[in-house]
Amino acid sequence: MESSTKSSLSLLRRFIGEALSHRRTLAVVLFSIIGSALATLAPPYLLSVAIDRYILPGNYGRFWVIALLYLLALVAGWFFATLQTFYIEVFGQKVLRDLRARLHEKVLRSSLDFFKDKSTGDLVSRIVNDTGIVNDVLVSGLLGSLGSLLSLVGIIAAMFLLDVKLTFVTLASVPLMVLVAYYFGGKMRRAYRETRQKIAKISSVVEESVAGIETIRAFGREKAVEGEFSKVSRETIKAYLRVAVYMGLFWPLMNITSLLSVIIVIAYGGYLAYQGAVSVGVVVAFIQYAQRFRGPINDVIGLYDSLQSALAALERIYEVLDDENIEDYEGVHVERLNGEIEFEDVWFEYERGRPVLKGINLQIPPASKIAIVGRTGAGKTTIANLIMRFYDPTEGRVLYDGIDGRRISRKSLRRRIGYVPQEIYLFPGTIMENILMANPDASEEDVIRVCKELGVHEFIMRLPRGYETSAGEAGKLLSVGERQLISLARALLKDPDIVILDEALSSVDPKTERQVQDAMLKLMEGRTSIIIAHRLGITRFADKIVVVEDGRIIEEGSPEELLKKKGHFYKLYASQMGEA
Ligand SMILES: Nc1ncnc2c1ncn2[C@@H]1O[C@H](COP(=O)(O)OP(=O)(O)OP(=O)(O)O)[C@@H](O)[C@H]1O
Repeated sequence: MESSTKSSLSLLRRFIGEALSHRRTLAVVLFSIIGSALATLAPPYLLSVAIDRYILPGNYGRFWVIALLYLLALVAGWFFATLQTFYIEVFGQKVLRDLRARLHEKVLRSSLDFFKDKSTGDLVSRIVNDTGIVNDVLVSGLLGSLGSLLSLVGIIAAMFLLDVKLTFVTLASVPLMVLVAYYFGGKMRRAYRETRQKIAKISSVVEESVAGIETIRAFGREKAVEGEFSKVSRETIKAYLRVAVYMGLFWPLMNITSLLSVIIVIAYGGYLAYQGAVSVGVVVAFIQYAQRFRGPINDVIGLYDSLQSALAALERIYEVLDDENIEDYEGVHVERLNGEIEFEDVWFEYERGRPVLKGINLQIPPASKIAIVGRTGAGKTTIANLIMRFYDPTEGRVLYDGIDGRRISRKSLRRRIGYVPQEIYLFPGTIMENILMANPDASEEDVIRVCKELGVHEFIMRLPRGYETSAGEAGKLLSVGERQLISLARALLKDPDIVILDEALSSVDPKTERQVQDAMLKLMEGRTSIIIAHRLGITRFADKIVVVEDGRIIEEGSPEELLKKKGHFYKLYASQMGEA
């Protein structure tokens, strides 16, 4: 417990340290907070002076000075409050922007290990929601409470200066106020937090309904999903009503306790005034000060209440920021590669103690075509991942033209490799932009040339707006095969030295299949090519086939050799042909 308090404190200290980089904005915030606290102190005091010196003695000669000062205090209060609200937001948004930018950059720069145990939703929530909570509580809340504390201290100090005895009596109701703010306010805030969770739940049900619409229809799950939705809806209503109940209880109770202190002041202060121990003006000032407690007390306790959730959010944020699985871009810059690749006793594990590749030795000469085959989960994609340097070997080396991959900068290496992954991702934007992104130096003419070369041009031209069709729209229009053709065009635009084709599992119609195959062969021409072959038909174009099983190479040779040998490859081939 103690150590967790300590680590919370150090998290908070670190956060504040980082936020202090916006010193100038913070200075404006502090200035406005102090001004605002002072401005709220003045009116009750001025009122007491007005009553004692001018109103009661019936001396209105210089009354206007007090009236003017009162007005000035009100205007100053308004000015500082506005300044405070605005600059707290400015400061908060700057802190928020920094945090989000750092988190986003971190995600882009992280090695793939980083993503293993984090879902998309989890990361999005950390970058969007957790930073929001931190801003609400640790920036707006903390600074707001600082202002409240200042006001409280100021009010108490002013009261002490006016009358010590009356101050103690007035403060008698403060514990009650704290109790109400803590107990009922706490219930209200918890209920409010619950409404937010319920709203998030509603949006996730809607999201899942849209994303899984086909599956829902196919399995006739409409009623069940509807049922779940109305259940969550009911829970949301309940949560909101609970908030309404607690709000309805809390604020009037707070007002009553506040009035209680006013009554005490009137009774006791009145008695003192009657005895001539204090002036009427001072009693009036106390009445006004007594009413100013409840807001600040509620603010400070509210902050204390939400601190725990904000610290938890902060912890989740720093967990991402401190993750050390970063891709470094150090190393030798390569302009071109001959395309020779060698695996030298490569072992690899995603999770410690569970090797996925177990001593791979593989020679891939420049411009040769290698097909990697094997059962699902054998480790084929992992081999491609290592060539791309998404990961580095746990043991052993991958050499490019005889240079250890670890010594080559990832960026320059990847620039020389055309990678066609199994899952093709099209970014928001047009088809043209999606292909162009492969090569920042290429022009639109290059894209068209490449597409013509691969035989993709005709089908793109058949889309509603040709190359300008948006990818989102195209996502719905394009078949798997067509998406693959776009991905092939993307790879060719890079004019790579090495090509990796993780050929998609899904079957496409024979005509598209032939088109895809032709495009693949075109892309592979004259380039070192690694084909992860899920369908074995393509292997006949390979110079060498490598059969992988359980992380080891169990057979390799030319297609003819392996078929003649009737070994592992032959069995795989026969079983696939049998299926077909
Ligand atoms: N990111 C990862 N984290 C942990 N284990 C992984 C990860 N990716 C793959 N694996 C595991 O490594 C093994 C090899 O996976 P790999 O994707 O290389 O197989 P594959 O031969 O390409 O299979 P498929 O034909 O299904 O694509 C599998 O057991 C898989 O569960």
